[in-house]
Amino acid sequence: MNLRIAIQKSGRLSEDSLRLLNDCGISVKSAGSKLRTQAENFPVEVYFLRDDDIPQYVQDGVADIGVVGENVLYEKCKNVEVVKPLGFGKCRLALAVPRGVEYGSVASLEGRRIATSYPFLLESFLRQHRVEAEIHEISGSVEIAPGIGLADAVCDLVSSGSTLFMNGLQEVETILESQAVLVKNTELENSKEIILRKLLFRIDSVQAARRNKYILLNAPNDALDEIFALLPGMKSPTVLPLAEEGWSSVHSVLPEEEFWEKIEALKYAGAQGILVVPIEKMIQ
Ligand SMILES: Nc1ncnc2c1ncn2[C@@H]1O[C@H](COP(=O)(O)OP(=O)(O)OP(=O)(O)O)[C@@H](O)[C@H]1O
Ligand SMILES: O=P(O)(O)OC[C@H]1O[C@H](OP(=O)(O)OP(=O)(O)O)[C@H](O)[C@@H]1O
Ligand SMILES: [Mg+2]
Repeated sequence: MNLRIAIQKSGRLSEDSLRLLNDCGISVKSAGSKLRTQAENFPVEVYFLRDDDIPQYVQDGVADIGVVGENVLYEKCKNVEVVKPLGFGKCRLALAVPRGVEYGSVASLEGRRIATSYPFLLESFLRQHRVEAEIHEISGSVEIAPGIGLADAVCDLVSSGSTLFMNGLQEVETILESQAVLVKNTELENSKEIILRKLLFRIDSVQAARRNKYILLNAPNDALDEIFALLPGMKSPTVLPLAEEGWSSVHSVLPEEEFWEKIEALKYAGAQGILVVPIEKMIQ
């Protein structure tokens, strides 16, 4: 029995989806022209698909689980269960107008033409703001639309903002913040639930490892209390005596987001020779 997982064949989510599976110890090679592949060492079969089709396939049970952006998931309105945010493919669905156009509020879009690949999400947003506009659905290169006279505004995905900038547009409203999520069919059979639980356990340990760093440092013994307070670690720090009298080596785990702030405080407390090492897996 295999768990069938759908991931994007080639695009913004492909590399991170494959890396996640590989970091979970599931050996899968990238798609190539083979659109279905069996993992070598885990009961998973991977389907490589267009991202737009993934919600439908998971809803219908053609695939059991899938990796897809929230933007596509909520646009398609399919009945699937979101299991877990995956922390990659981060972007936002935003409205943009040509630079130089004065924009007061959503109301200024009344009666305007808006180009988008996300007609459902755009319409819901406009309805919520009681604005009526003409929605032009196009499937890609949306940012070109105002420049060629096809629309007055666009509603598309933004991450760095460079595509908007290069096309003379300015972002004016955020409609949805999005990232890749793991979704599942709502009626998975028991044997597949068991495989999914194993996969989720691995994903949790990979995500925890990515969020944390292993830190080693040397410190004079009279600074240890202050250093322990800064580095509580998973249970408590490991302390080993150095060959030099009055000094210890302290090992601990530090969340990535606290890293720079804590490093400064550790140095101030007397820590020296600080090493920071990536963690491969972390089980709490
Ligand atoms: N600039 C970006 N930065 C980060 N994530 C993005 C960005 N653009 C898109 N994404 C996320 O990646 C997903 C896939 O984007 P991509 O551009 O590869 O889609 P696509 O062209 O529709 O691909 P497909 O051929 O599979 O239909 C998007 O639905 C979104 O969730
Ligand atoms: O804000 P930015 O960092 O510039 O990213 C935004 C662009 O990225 C996505 O397109 P992508 O490059 O994936 O091409 P596609 O639309 O052809 O899939 C999206 O549709 C935007 O055009
Ligand atoms: Mg697509």
